[in-house]
Amino acid sequence: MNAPLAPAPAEMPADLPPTTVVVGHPLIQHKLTLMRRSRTPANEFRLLLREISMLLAYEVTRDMPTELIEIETPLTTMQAPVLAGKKLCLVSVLRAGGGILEGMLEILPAARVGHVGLYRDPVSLQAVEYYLKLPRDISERTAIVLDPMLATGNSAAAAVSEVKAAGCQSIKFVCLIAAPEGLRTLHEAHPDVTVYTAAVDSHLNDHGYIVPGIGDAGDRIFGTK
Ligand SMILES: O=P(O)(O)OC[C@H]1O[C@H](OP(=O)(O)OP(=O)(O)O)[C@H](O)[C@@H]1O
Ligand SMILES: O=c1cc[nH]c(=O)[nH]1
Ligand SMILES: [Mg+2]
Repeated sequence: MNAPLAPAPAEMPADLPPTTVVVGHPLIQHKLTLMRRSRTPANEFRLLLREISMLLAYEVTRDMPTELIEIETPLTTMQAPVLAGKKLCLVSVLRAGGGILEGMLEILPAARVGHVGLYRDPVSLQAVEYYLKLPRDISERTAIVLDPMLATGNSAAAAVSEVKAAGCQSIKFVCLIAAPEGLRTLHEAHPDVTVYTAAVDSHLNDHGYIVPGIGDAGDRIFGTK
């Protein structure tokens, strides 16, 4: 019998939407623990996020189709696999999505990139959009929407809605930490979107922050607090 990649944290809620993929790889879990520490400085935080993003890229692309082409090695010809099917578009939710985008682009250098600028109103916790730029051919691509934090889920749902409004029908969402509330909200709004996350934390506090979480992802990446 195969052992699980990493033990599930004891407090992981059992009733997660079926579209949730928790990437429990020990390397990711170790690096995430370093990121959570409040004394980890911005430069280390950014580097760890970049490294985890590369590992998440591996998981989110696991089902990408391949086809065989004929190539010549120095010894002979052979049928060898290459990526086939829809090309990718990475969609970064500003600001903090940029931290994941960097690592993903290392693994997926040919991907197109879109940006959705959103901030969360601190009182209503609703997402407020201030920027949108998506590739023209996004309807022909699989979009991977990137944001480290899925808290209430309002920002993720709004970003996915914009990608859908641009005609894209194949969408995945990648984050670092999700709250159960956010997973449920995103699933209700967009049941067709699979969420890849390194962790599902306990709950949201009264200000909509994920507990135990990592704090404000944008501020920790850019050192703005
Ligand atoms: O699930 P939600 O409740 O919508 O919260 C998550 C959002 O909050 C953070 O962004 P923030 O609004 O802090 O903007 P920033 O990236 O510019 O700091 C985070 O990067 C998400 O976009
Ligand atoms: O915990 C949280 C919630 C929303 N946004 C963040 O950056 N962190
Ligand atoms: Mg922020």
